[in-house]
Amino acid sequence: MRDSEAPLFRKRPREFFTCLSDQFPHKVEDENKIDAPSQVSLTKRLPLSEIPINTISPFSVNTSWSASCSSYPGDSGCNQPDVVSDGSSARATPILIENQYLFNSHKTQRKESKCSEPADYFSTTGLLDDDFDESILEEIDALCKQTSAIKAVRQDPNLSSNKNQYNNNISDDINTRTGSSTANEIIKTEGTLNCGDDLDPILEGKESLQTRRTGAMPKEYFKYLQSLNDMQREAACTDISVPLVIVAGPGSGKTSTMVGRVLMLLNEGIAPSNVLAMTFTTAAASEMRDRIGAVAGKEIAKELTISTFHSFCLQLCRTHAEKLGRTSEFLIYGHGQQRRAIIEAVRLVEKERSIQKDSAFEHDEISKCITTPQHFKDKAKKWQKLVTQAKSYGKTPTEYREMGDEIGAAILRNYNDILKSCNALDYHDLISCSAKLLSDFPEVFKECQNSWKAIIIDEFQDTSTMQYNFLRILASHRKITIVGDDDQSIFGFNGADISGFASFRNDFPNYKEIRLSKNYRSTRCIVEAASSLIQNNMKRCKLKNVVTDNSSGSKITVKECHNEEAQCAFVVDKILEMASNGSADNCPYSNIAVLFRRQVSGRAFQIAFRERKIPFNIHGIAFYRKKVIRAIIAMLRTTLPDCDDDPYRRVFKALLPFEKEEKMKVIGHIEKISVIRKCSFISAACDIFNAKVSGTFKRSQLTQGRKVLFTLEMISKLIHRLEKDLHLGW
Ligand SMILES: Nc1ncnc2c1ncn2[C@@H]1O[C@H](COP(=O)(O)OP(=O)(O)OP(=O)(O)O)[C@@H](O)[C@H]1O
Repeated sequence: MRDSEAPLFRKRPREFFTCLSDQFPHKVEDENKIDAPSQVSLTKRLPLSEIPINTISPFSVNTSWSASCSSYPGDSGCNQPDVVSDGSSARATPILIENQYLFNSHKTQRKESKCSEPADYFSTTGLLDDDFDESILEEIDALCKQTSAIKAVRQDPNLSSNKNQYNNNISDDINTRTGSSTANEIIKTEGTLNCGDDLDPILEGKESLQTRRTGAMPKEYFKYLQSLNDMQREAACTDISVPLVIVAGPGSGKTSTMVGRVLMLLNEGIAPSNVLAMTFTTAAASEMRDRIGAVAGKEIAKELTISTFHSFCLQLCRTHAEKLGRTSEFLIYGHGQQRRAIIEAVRLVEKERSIQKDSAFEHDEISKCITTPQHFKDKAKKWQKLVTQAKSYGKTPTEYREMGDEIGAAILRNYNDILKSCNALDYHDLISCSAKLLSDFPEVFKECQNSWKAIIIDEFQDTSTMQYNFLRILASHRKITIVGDDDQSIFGFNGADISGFASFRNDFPNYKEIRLSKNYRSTRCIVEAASSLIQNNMKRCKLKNVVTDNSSGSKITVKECHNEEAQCAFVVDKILEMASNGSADNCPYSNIAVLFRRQVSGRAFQIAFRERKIPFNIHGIAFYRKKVIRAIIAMLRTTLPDCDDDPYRRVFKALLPFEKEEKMKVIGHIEKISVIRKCSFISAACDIFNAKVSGTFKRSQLTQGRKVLFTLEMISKLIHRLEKDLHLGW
């Protein structure tokens, strides 16, 4: 993959709103026709971090803004700061309140070329850098020599007792060590004797396997592996050629084990740029990189590819976009754009059906309906689920037709065609198209096999069927480690399928399974309560007991409250009691976390904390869901190159000072004009409010519409000025 010259664009050409293309061109192209990419760039491939996501803003004066500004959160799924400090916080170590898992599996990460720490993003070195330092080649040579030595040792007939090491796939805590744990035993038994510089080179004249395998191991790696418990170490040290399943209970040192596994892989001679680790969140990716960096050094950690599924697949799709009938600058459709594409798909199906009807009366009735946007919106709601499900399971229109669902098949086909004609993919497409690239294009498959010599998958329980299909092909060399826990599956709503474990066991029959069941994180009370609760889940893959050596800790209190206010008051009182100087707990605010299920509850806590002067941070994405924040973000998004209709629509919705009904009427009219004129939302708005289109707007509506346009223009100019200043170094 490193050698391929697939083009990636950093920026699209500057355009003005008058030449913006249609959001949904009405001409739907032939399903089977693969479009030739509109342009082929000879520019050097750029890291994912520098690749823009969507289309140009009419107000955008300078397209380089997106590459130089900080990423912003929002519908396009950009990086979000983990913690948002509340302005009222008086202390530096506030309480955290959280209602969301920090994840970004559905959102493509926008990464900054200048502002981010390298650890923040998908290291694309392995994929993209064509030239590298000669010294790395020397390092690789050294590592290769080491690997050959290891191989020679493995072929040593004296070690034949280890031959049947993988016959018994599952080893649990009381299992005897298999041959693969040789390194494990060495590390465990030799203690501080054999590590790096301290290694005795003579060892009574016997150059044992142990010495040869660990002799070259850097001291830090050795120390790290020693710090793991037996099962963790066994997992880390299992031979790379064995597909490995690590079933890791909560707080059982899963991340620590994965870090150990990567260190062992590096020690076995696999170059960091050939290691691929997939995590579910960018936070998890950066934690893993940091932890590896702390032992192996930041430079090595930077070279590893640690990425979310979507980031990785986005990169693969962009690199080979032309094979998918897209250009490398294809758009990624988020929820809103997906919904609008479905509405359009429904409209097209209805149109086709209405043409087929011959009754004049019926035709009139249908025509009337067809002209009502609300009609399609309502209809589209029904079909949205079908499309999302079809996409998450990788189902095709043909499959729906075969199941007898003609309309579903037609809508799905139209939806796919619309995305294709708009040069777009949705988030599910990123995965399915990546799988297609691997299965249909042998050269891509080969590139990937050469690039990713060892694959580690975190949170495997949350992989969807599509993701698993992709992995299965990607890991055809069988050098794969999956880590997960079916008890912790939380992405069922998004197609996560815990049967992936069963599929893995089936598809990789010589797998080895190791269970990590010792919890280091929680008190015994919590571990036991959680275990007894989860035992009620009849769908668990295999029963397992989580144990801990930790102390019992305080008992869990279950408090039933009549309503949310009472609940909030109870929690606030409890926090004040725990944090007070005289209390037995004397617990600092920063050690207290409040988890809540619904955003509204979060709001109640925020108000109560402010009133009672309890410092707090909001952890999670709820902050970015606030209307006002979304409006501000939308405004900023309009200044980005290639901004699509969504942010403009949101800005009008936020800024027009009318009642909801009037506001929707104005926005609806702009949308209608944009459809009729086949132009973007903002072009239509400009035409309407600059009185180029005669319409039914009242004077006040025209005035307010103009004000919104003026605001957008001001923001665009401000950003442009700021950017210019930055370029000039002021
Ligand atoms: N062998 C060990 N000995 C002592 N402490 C350990 C060991 N392994 C892990 N820990 C500690 O347990 C805690 C949890 O470890 P880690 O973050 O690796 O677990 P995890 O399984 O990834 O957690 P989770 O998935 O629940 O977030 C950490 O504080 C870590 O230092």
